[in-house]
Amino acid sequence: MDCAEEVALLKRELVPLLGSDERLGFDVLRGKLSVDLSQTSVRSADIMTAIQRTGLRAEGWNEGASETSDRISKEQRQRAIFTAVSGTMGLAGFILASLWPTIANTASPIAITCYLLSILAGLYPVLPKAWRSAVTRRPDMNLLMSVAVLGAIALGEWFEGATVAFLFSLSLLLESWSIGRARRAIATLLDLSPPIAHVRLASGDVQDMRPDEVTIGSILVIRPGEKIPLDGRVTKGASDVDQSAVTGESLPVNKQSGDELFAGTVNGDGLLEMESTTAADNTTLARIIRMVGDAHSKRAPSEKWVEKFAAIYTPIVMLLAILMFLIPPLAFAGAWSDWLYRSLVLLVIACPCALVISTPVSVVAALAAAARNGVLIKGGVHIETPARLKAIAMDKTGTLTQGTPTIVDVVPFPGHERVDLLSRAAALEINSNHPLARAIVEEANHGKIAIPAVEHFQTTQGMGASGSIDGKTYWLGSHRYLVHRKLETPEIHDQLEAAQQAGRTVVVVGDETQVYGFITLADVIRKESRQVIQQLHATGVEHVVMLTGDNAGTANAIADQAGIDEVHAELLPADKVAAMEMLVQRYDQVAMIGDGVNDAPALARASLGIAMGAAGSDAAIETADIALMSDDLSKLPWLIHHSQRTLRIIRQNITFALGIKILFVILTFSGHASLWAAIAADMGASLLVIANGLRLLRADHNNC
Ligand SMILES: Nc1ncnc2c1ncn2[C@@H]1O[C@H](COP(=O)(O)OP(=O)(O)OP(=O)(O)O)[C@@H](O)[C@H]1O
Ligand SMILES: [Zn+2]
Repeated sequence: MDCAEEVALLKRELVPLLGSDERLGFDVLRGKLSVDLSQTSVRSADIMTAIQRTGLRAEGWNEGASETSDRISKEQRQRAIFTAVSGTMGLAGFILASLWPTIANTASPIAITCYLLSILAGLYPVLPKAWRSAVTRRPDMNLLMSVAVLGAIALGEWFEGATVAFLFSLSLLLESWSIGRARRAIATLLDLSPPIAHVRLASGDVQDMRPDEVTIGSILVIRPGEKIPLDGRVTKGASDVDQSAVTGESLPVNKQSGDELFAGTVNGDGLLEMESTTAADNTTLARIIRMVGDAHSKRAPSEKWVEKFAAIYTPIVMLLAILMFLIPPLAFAGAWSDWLYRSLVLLVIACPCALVISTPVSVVAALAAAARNGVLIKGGVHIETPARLKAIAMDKTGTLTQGTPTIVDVVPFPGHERVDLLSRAAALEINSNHPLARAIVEEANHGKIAIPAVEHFQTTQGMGASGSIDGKTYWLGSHRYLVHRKLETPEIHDQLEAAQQAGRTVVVVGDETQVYGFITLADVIRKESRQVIQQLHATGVEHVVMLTGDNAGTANAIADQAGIDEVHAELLPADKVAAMEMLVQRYDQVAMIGDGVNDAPALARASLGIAMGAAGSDAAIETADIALMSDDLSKLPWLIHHSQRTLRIIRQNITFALGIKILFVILTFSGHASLWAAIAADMGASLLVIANGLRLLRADHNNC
């Protein structure tokens, strides 16, 4: 399956079977059809028979098989030979006919034989499909072209018939060639061929293996300059690793013992040893490639539009062709041959090829270029949304800020000791994975403060945590959590308020009856945040909104530094969802960007959920519509530019392809169009539109 016509053909058979085309995914570039049979009574054998009815043949998909491309190139060679024969024979016929000019239209038998051979060679791969399309009364491009050629023969226009057959064959060849080129370009963009894994055996020897033979937990040696074969963790050595293949980061990242490594990234000058943590087909890179491959089957809105349009356009133009053939001769005594010719030209114009091929090529190129840049777009559906965003909501901690808060001050209330405060806080926080927790535990460790064991540890989302030490309950959390615990006094309130106004995050610590004091922390804004928000405004995003669980004072301080338009602070996770719903109501197209860990519900509620720093986090990749693999906020304006550019190119292509058609309809009515010009224009349009779409592959960082 390598053209839009075949997609339409398959759909006609399969959609009635499945009830909806949502269950079908077409990947024209790889000749892959995926069918979702879940919760249906349809069996895969039924699908196979239905496919056979179309005249195509299906085989089970085998990921990474080279046979598909072998077969495609074999078919291409065959097609090339037939096209060449068609061309030479047509030319021979033309020369012969020119040598016997006396017999003008009814050329010599030898010339006619040449033309006939040219026509047969040109239509050879097409005729069976055309026949099937005629029998099932579902006209397609093959039938249109065959009728046009037969019509030309009937008119005695042998030369035109041969030219149409040849050009049609040539255009199919060029189309499959340029799609092949697109396929290869995208493959090289994503294919980071599996390297060799040097496995350290128990004996200490090193053995070379293919990555898919390596068991999880093996120790691998990675020499300087080599590609890392599997995901894993550094166990020995240190080195700078070029992670651009996975995260799109241009600068190498320093890796030390315990750090995460990704398959497909390239080791710098150090020798590393790592422990593998995934199987070869489940590495982050393998999943990215799989997702980009499948992403295309979730079609973009403009693709759906084009398909719908083509489904109406073709029958209408065909009807027009029939009317043009019948009405002028019958009603106005026009010459039959004249109007037959014109109606044949219309038939050629009815072919929607350039129009239908343009969008998928652009979308796939855009998805591949984004993946190469560390932006994983999980469906053609999501490629157009960034360009339409009216507002973007952002999480504060870890998105706008670096997400590694540090302790500013530890404030014990009178009658309490700093040491007690910190030891209890650290005892609780050692069980928590909140960014604040890490800082507090570190501070206790730093002061060599003993950390007692905690039982019954429990977190209260967006507020704090509690647990018991030696049978006594302790808690810590936000100002709001203190109020919730009903232990606030006016003096405490004023102190906390002052710290919050100064832009600090506060964590209050206490037990059932009293408050021990509080810890203030500060998180640093990312250095790129301010510029990114300016760029977002420049791309047309009118409102940048902060949604945070932190207090209003800190939220406003960060918002001021970053240039945020609107702040919603002290939100519980459920409040974030509600705020998101309100924003979607108000601005229609709203994205939410977060780390995907505690804001997954809000991400899911946004028009577009974007997860940041997703390379290490499976959860983030799964929940988001778009995952920024690196921790780099500046990918966000890049994404919007990329989406706008994709949309622009798709629109250019549609306008151009339609423009050519309209031009030719006008030329035909006025009697100025010829068959061969119509088909040559269609072919040229297809090629231009594909080439234009492939421009999206060259989408690097600076190319906004
Ligand atoms: N484990 C914890 N330790 C200490 N304080 C906590 C903890 N969990 C929540 N809090 C308190 O609750 C507040 C809100 O927490 P939440 O996790 O909702 O937001 P955040 O992650 O700090 O910010 P953002 O919503 O921008 O990511 C924190 O500022 C903190 O004061
Ligand atoms: Zn208060």
